[in-house]
Order: sequence, then structure tokens, then C-alpha cells
Amino acid sequence: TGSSRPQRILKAVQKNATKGDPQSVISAIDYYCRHKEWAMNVGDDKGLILDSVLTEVNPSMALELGTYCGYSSVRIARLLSPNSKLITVEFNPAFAAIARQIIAYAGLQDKVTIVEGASGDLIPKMKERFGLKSFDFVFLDHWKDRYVPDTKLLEDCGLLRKGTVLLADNVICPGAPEYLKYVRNNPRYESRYYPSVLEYTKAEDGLEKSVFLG
Ligand SMILES: O=C(NC/C=C/[C@H]1OC[C@H](O)[C@@H]1O)c1cc([N+](=O)[O-])cc(O)c1O
Ligand SMILES: [Mg+2]
Repeated sequence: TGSSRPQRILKAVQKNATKGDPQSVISAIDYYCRHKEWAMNVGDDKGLILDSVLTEVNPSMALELGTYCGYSSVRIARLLSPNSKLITVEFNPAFAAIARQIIAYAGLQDKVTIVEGASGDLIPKMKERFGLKSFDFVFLDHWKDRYVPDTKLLEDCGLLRKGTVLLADNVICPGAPEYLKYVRNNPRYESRYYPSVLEYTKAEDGLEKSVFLG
């Protein structure tokens, strides 16, 4: 039984990145996944769009659904203002264990809370667990067929406020057609598509930014 892909990504970070330097962690993962072994990080092309939307929103409370190895957790947390926080939800405990180490290697452990479990179970418990009113920003990057039910759940749990920005990965590849239909034909959202490419490839993909109008 050899290592897993997430374990190899962690090794690449420990070998090539500088402890406490988030940008070097991002670059080490991008280099490894572009030249050695593809992995489902949002990546450097779509990552620039994530960075710019995040900088514009400057959220106090951010939520990520689908941590995987923590690549986008690092991208998000490195841009948060002091005292702002990211909660990231990961279903797979093995992924969460690697993500925790990668986020810590970047020195961002105080800004990021990794929660293990199913988003559908965890979302209804967030207000009480974290004493929060609502999220300012949500990055959707988990199972693509969970984007719609979890968005509805966030609405129903009062976790979105007027102006909350949802940013969804992979709306073209692998695709989230139901989600695009849901946010684009919905008077409660103002949606815009950011064209890009699937991480580390030339395949078409993009991010959908949807502002909740309350
Ligand atoms: O399935 C994807 N993401 C959802 C991940 C699902 C699994 O990893 C995290 C989650 O807990 C589950 O165990 C995905 C797939 C591709 N892809 O090209 O196949 C590209 C991407 O950017 C993706 O986010
Ligand atoms: Mg993705």
C-alpha cells in the first residue's frame, strides 16, 4: 500500500515550500499538480479569479464546501483581514487530515476551521456551533450535485444575507448544470460567469459568481 495523492501533495509542499509562506505553498502545489500529478485543486488560473472576487468581497466570515487538500483554503485565508475567519467543510477524513497539515504549514491555522462531515448535516448546525449570524462569502467546490441542495439549505438556515457572494467552481467541467439553472433564473440572485480553464489543463471550465439579494 503506497501513499495517496493527497499525501504526495503534502510531501511536495514540505519539500518545496517555505513554512509560514502561503504563496510558496500555493506555488508548490500548482507546480506538482501541473508537472507531476493532476489533482482537483481550483488551481492557478481559476485561483486568480477566486483571489480577485475574494479581495473585492473582503469577507469577515467565509465558508468553503469541499476542502480536499486545502489548496483553496490557503488561497482564501491568505487574503482574509485580521480577525476574519474561514470555515471549510470536508466529508473525507483522510483529505481533512492532509488539509490540516497543509494549512498549518502555510501558517494559517488560526484563520481556518476545518469541519469534517457531510455539508448537508453540518450547515444546519453552524449558527449554534460557531455563534455566527451569516456568511459574507461561500466557495462551492464539493460534490457538484450538492451545490443546489446546500445553497437552498444555506438560504433556509438564514446563513445568507443581502449581498452574500457565492462563488462556484466547476460549473462547466465536471459541470453543475442544475446549479447554473438555479442561480441564473432566480430573482433572489444576481449571477455572472467567469470563463477560465479546468485546473492544469486546457479544457473549458469557469466560476459562477452569484450575489444573494435577500
Ligand atoms: O469532484 C470534484 N470535486 C468534489 C470533490 C469531492 C470529494 O472530495 C471532497 C469531497 O469531500 C469529496 O470527497 C472535482 C472534480 C474535478 N474533475 O475534473 O473531475 C475538478 C474539480 O475542480 C473538482 O472540484
Ligand atoms: Mg473544483
